[in-house]
Amino acid sequence: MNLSKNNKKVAVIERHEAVGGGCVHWGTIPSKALRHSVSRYIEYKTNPLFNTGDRLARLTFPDILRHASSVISKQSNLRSSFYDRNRIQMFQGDARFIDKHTVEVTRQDGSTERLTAKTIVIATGSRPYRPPEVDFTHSRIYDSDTILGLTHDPHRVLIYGAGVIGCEYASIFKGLGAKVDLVNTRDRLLAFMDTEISDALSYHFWNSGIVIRHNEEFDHIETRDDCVIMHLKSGKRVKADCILFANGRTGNTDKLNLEAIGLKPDSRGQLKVNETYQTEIDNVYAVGDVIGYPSLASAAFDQGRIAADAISCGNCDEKLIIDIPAGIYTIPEMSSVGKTEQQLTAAKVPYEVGRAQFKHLARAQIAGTEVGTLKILFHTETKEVLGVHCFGERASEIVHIGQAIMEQKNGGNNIEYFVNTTFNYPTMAEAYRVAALNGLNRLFK
Ligand SMILES: Cc1cc2nc3c(=O)[nH]c(=O)nc-3n(C[C@H](O)[C@H](O)[C@H](O)COP(=O)(O)OP(=O)(O)OC[C@H]3O[C@@H](n4cnc5c(N)ncnc54)[C@H](O)[C@@H]3O)c2cc1C
Ligand SMILES: NC(=O)c1ccc[n+]([C@@H]2O[C@H](COP(=O)([O-])OP(=O)(O)OC[C@H]3O[C@@H](n4cnc5c(N)ncnc54)[C@H](O)[C@@H]3O)[C@@H](O)[C@H]2O)c1
Repeated sequence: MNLSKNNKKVAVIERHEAVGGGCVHWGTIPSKALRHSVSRYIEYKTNPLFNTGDRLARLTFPDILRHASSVISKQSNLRSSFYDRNRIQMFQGDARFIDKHTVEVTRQDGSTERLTAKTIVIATGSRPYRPPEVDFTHSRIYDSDTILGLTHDPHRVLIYGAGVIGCEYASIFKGLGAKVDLVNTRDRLLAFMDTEISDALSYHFWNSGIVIRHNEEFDHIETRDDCVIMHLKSGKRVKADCILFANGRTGNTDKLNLEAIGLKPDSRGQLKVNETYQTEIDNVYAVGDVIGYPSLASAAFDQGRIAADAISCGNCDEKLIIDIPAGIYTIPEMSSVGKTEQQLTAAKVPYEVGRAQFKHLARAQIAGTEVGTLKILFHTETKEVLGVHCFGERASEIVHIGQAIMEQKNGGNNIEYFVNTTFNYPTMAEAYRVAALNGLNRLFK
């Protein structure tokens, strides 16, 4: 879109008929739509206003998938209409390089067409990593793409991999009432988050009955007619109706014939780029999941825009922000931006903590979203906000208020802003005033 707005002639090649990529069809959008339905279902079941003691209709995974499908098609159609309006030509088929200016598109019927361009951007995304020894054609074994084709209502789900995808799906299945085993290959959940926040998630998972097994690795899988059993290297066996593998992703570079242009991806199929997303080949750029970290739709939008500026103008002053926020749509939700307490402690930065508990906020009491906390980390001398960490409903929205202040230059980033301003009342945003006062009160006079 940015290239087209800069008067460049643009063609997009997409393997699938509908545009939107993994983000719209198999990743961000479906998982968030599923999560939204489940959290409303939980609210409905627990709110005494609706739960009158009568038996409530049970919601199943196929039920909530139907709602997600309608959001997926709305998103995809919207994107198609943007392309049409901006005269961006779509070519449906599989793309592969012939040389550094030529790409061959193979259509579904096997026919081919060659397109040439001055500049080519690789935005082929990623796919779930599939351990080679696991049979993903088995009807009880899924990854995060194929789980969207689940037609039955499993009672017991085993999730292998407790990264972001594993934790989000653990919340979804638990919310629907399934028994969930979450097998983690690492020693704690989401170690990149502030420890207090990831501990809060562990506690809530434990409290809701999710069984987390840390430091485990699978040895092999045994399939039976009525179940599937994962044998772990520790000797444990875990039985389930189905297994969801969520242990990382691989960049979609293997089908691009990159040898033809002399580009070599790393062992995870990812490409190396510079600050403007140019690869080692000067007219070939790469953005999104195919370049690895942070592997987020949020960052991919900006990377695409920055690359397009660099292509149009020959350079680009705009850079991707360093503090990319994390929004993790577990139940409860979590979000953070900036440094964690662990990072500040390791770097010996003098900081203080300001906290607000959601249970003390009028808005949270009204909405029945009392589980949660907002934590602001700030420099004890300059009062600069260094990190914002939030746990609880709407955390991924709330964190952006703190982010806006953190981004201010020339002394504008100061925790006192939250004390010196007036917040709408009652709001969740008010948590910033409560947390700021709490933190400032801890400073020695
Ligand atoms: C379950 C899940 C939940 C997620 N949740 C979030 C979230 O909440 N927030 C967030 O920010 N991110 C989230 N992500 C990550 C996000 O979806 C990705 O970062 C984002 O989709 C990356 O965009 P992309 O354009 O690089 O790739 P994609 O969205 O994967 O798009 C790549 C496109 O390229 C096409 N393609 C590939 N190879 C070829 C070829 N050879 N020829 C033609 N076409 C080709 C594919 O068909 C696809 O349409 C989630 C991911 C998953 C899997
Ligand atoms: N709310 C969100 O922002 C959100 C939600 C879901 C997914 N995502 C994105 O999707 C990505 C994937 O999430 P995930 O939970 O599957 O994985 P993850 O990146 O958390 O990794 C899970 C485990 O798999 C391993 N692994 C990763 N890639 C591998 C590979 N190619 N080969 C072998 N092992 C590998 C990792 O080392 C880790 O132990 C995340 O990086 C995240 O950016 C974001």
